[in-house]
Amino acid sequence: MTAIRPRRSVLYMPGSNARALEKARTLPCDALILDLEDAVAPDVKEAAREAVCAAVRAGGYAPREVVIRVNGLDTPWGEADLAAAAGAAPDAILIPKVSHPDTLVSLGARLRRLGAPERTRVWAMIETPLAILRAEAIASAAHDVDTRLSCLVMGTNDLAKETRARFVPGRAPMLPWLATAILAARAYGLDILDGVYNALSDERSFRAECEAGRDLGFDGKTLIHPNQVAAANETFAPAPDEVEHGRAIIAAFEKPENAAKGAISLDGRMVERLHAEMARRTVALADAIAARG
Ligand SMILES: CC(C)(COP(=O)(O)OP(=O)(O)OC[C@H]1O[C@@H](n2cnc3c(N)ncnc32)[C@H](O)[C@@H]1OP(=O)(O)O)[C@@H](O)C(=O)NCCC(=O)NCCSC(=O)C[C@H](O)C(=O)O
Ligand SMILES: [Mg+2]
Repeated sequence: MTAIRPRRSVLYMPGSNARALEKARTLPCDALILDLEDAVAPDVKEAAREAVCAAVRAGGYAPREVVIRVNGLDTPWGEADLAAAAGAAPDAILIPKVSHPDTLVSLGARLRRLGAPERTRVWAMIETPLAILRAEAIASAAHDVDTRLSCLVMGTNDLAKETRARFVPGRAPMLPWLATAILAARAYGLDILDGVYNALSDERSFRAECEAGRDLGFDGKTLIHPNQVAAANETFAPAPDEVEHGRAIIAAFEKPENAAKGAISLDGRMVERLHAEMARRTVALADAIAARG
């Protein structure tokens, strides 16, 4: 199994907000998205680019992953953002409004030419109607190693804008799109993150949306405020009883008497080797979270 990176809580912050860039070094989130796109007004795009790249170069964010969201590559700022972000060498560069796999083709080679180290990955926002309709084709870009694609990120605000779907409790209008994107991500071995929840002070409904996202299969949730980090960390971490049960499944299949068995009975339930595989992932994720301290 490849090493698991917890991505329970992935916090956006405007690249133009110096206080947020500083505060991020102390927040208990798994990853940060330093935004140059929609959270930054046109007049301050260049200043935000400089501030974000300087902050990434200065460091101090580990163990959090650091991601720079550039402006769309077809906007007046996109190419300069990409060049500057590549030079700053974040963990990933997030491309907004990807509607076609062609946007990602050869991105790896371009990043290499721009000086980005191999470890700098590409994340893609799924936030347009065309992205949902082409989710499988976009995710399949991960098969072309030169795209460096490793994670999809739902952009539910843009999806609401483009489709006129409403945000309602339970998100019924969006569920088919969320599920489609999750299937596409999993089919090509990608991580996938749920969209943001805009009502900053509604902790109860935020937690309910985290739980629903986790149950759908998301790896974590994108966030807009530090007060959302704790609930996301809790919800997307395996529960202690899940980890304990996972360890019991692994141990049961390691017993000599079960060596030749594909299915066994454990605590009154049928357990197959696929459950042992799932359990190994759960335990590895719990261990990776514990290692963060
Ligand atoms: C929403 C906010 C504008 C609210 O800001 P503010 O009123 O300043 O909040 P607080 O006074 O409660 O802040 C308390 C302290 O926390 C710091 N803070 C606030 N937000 C962040 C943050 N995101 N990251 C880091 N630190 C943050 C404040 O500086 C205060 O610190 P201190 O001075 O020490 O007390 C604001 O939260 C905000 O800007 N949020 C992020 C907005 C954003 O990035 N939006 C773009 C992404 S959402 C999106 O569009 C996804 C996708 O594309 C889609 O289409 O769906
Ligand atoms: Mg968006």
